[in-house]
Amino acid sequence: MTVQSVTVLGAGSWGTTFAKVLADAGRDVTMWARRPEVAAEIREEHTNNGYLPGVVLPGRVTATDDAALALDGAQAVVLAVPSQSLRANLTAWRSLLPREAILVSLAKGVELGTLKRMSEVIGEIAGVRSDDVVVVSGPNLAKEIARQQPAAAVFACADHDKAVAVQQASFNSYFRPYTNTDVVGCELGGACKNVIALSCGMAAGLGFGANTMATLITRGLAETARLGSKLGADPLTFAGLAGVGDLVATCASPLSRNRTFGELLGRGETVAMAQQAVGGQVAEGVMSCQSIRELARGVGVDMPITDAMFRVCHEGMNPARVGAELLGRQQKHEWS
Ligand SMILES: NC(=O)C1=CN([C@@H]2O[C@H](COP(=O)(O)OP(=O)(O)OC[C@H]3O[C@@H](n4cnc5c(N)ncnc54)[C@H](O)[C@@H]3O)[C@@H](O)[C@H]2O)C=CC1
Ligand SMILES: O=C(CO)COP(=O)(O)O
Repeated sequence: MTVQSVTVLGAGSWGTTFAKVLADAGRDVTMWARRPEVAAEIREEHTNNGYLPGVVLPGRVTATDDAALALDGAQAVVLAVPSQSLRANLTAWRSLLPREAILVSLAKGVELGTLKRMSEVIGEIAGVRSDDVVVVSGPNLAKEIARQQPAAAVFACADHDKAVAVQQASFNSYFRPYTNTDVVGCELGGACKNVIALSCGMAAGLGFGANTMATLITRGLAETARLGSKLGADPLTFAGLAGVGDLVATCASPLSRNRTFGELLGRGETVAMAQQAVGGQVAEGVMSCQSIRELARGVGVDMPITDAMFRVCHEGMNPARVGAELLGRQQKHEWS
């Protein structure tokens, strides 16, 4: 299975960066951008300055705002829109998807209401098996990769040949993809770390240091792994790139929108102010703290940090008070 012609649906930070990764691996890439002026800028100037200022895109990347044109002849289709808009977007694109195309998911979130992972949403709308979708996850801050800083990722799919086909299509001198078959674990790792990054940002905004960060990262990983294990993930996945790898990168980096969002809340800004400050870009954790909390409650898994982020983001609770409550919970064994 060789993939030469790829369509990327979504021209934000990660969609544009992933298009560059593919083109730098020798693939022909057509992007779909929601706004015609963004498509024209990519096509004519080879830039997308609204998302990736100063980055020049390879000549192999072109763009259109016409989804039918973008999808014509695609051997792989990369879905690069935010989690909560994936269902609506994919519903509009469903009839245009080439029959044999491999579907690839970049989004890191859990859908509100249905509590589905992104591959489950894609499976339902596109009429394919959800674990046949290739899920991309890992420590992949778009702005670093767009500058060709070395990074690795996980490409998870039950169909190993499909994962390998996309792996080969995106392997280049600065981007090293690994395959995995644990779709559930890779998706949950990616969705949960956004919520934990919010909490780390919030702690930084409150003036706390490395011990607090390390505690949130480690206990965040513990609650993620608890949920994953309950839902059938391989616990080893959380020790890998899609688990601790992504968690550390996102919780530590000022480039993370989720961490930045949390830091603003920690400094006393409102959710609306923080939303404006991340420039309209998606901080998935703000919505995913709600869906992940419901998912966990449904299967009887305790996720105290996620619960705390829900109370701050959706119930207007004061970050300092939530922090104090987290610390003051009933004492317990580390692994209970
Ligand atoms: N930016 C990053 O470093 C990384 C992002 N991701 C994930 O990739 C997914 C996409 O993220 P980004 O490209 O960074 O997001 P972004 O906010 O930078 O761009 C989103 C893109 O989707 C388009 N879009 C289409 N329909 C939309 C709608 N209804 N609402 C909002 N936007 C809509 C926007 O026009 C925009 O081009 C997210 O799930 C994110 O968690 C994963 C790894 C790295
Ligand atoms: O998923 C990411 C890094 O792997 C990007 O994180 P943010 O959405 O917080 O910027």
